[in-house]
Amino acid sequence: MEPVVSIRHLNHAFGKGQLRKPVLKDISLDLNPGEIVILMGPSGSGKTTLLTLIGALRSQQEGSLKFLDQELLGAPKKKLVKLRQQIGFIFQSHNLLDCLTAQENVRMSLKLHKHLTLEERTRRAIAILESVGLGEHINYYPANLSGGQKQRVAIARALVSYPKLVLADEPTAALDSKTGRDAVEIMRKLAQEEGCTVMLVTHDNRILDMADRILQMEDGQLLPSD
Ligand SMILES: Nc1ncnc2c1ncn2[C@@H]1O[C@H](COP(=O)(O)OP(=O)(O)OP(=O)(O)O)[C@@H](O)[C@H]1O
Repeated sequence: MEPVVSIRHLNHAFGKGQLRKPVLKDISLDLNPGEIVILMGPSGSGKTTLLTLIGALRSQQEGSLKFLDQELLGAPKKKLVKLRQQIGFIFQSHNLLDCLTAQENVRMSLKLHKHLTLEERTRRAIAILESVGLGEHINYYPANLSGGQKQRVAIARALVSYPKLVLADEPTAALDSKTGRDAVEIMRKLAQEEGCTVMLVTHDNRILDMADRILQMEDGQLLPSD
């Protein structure tokens, strides 16, 4: 099977001239369909930078990065926007809109899918909120949900459009142990059902056993995995 993400000799640096600081050094990596990959490593080792490059959220400088067999390096903005729409993002702070209910927050991420009617978008938003255990809370505003519930809304929002790839940066950092594991379990279940690949950056040792593969990053390099 073709990898969902294929990276070869990726380098990235911040700053210019004497202040130039290499942050990613010669990264090569494949992410396969349906796998859950955890990326770990010390603070400042480059994990978030790698995640944002894979998500086409920052421009790539050197090396090859393919998403669904399409090269991101030098790709026009329009193409990057299109590719980005096929990726679900989950961040530490859930980034829900406070003025929208759970259902509206989830439904909003389907707005780009112009072929879906409002009824269809609503039906899918409700179905996925039910599958993350929030069927009773679809009309709640974020202010009236717990941290774990908000993160589950964020997971539902990332997965409702059936993305091929979900990128999550510290999704359990603000959650207690059980709620954090529950959130990852939901991600894993939905990912398996939809055959989507999940890459998760975390410092959270409590969820390591839930990954198919663990990658270690140190000083901008991926350590060889055993
Ligand atoms: N926009 C930026 N401009 C300059 N330097 C940056 C920028 N973003 C990140 N860096 C630097 O790049 C390095 C890697 O940062 P990155 O956020 O990728 O690390 P990380 O492994 O995700 O860290 P953490 O676990 O603390 O989130 C750090 O030294 C950071 O200071």
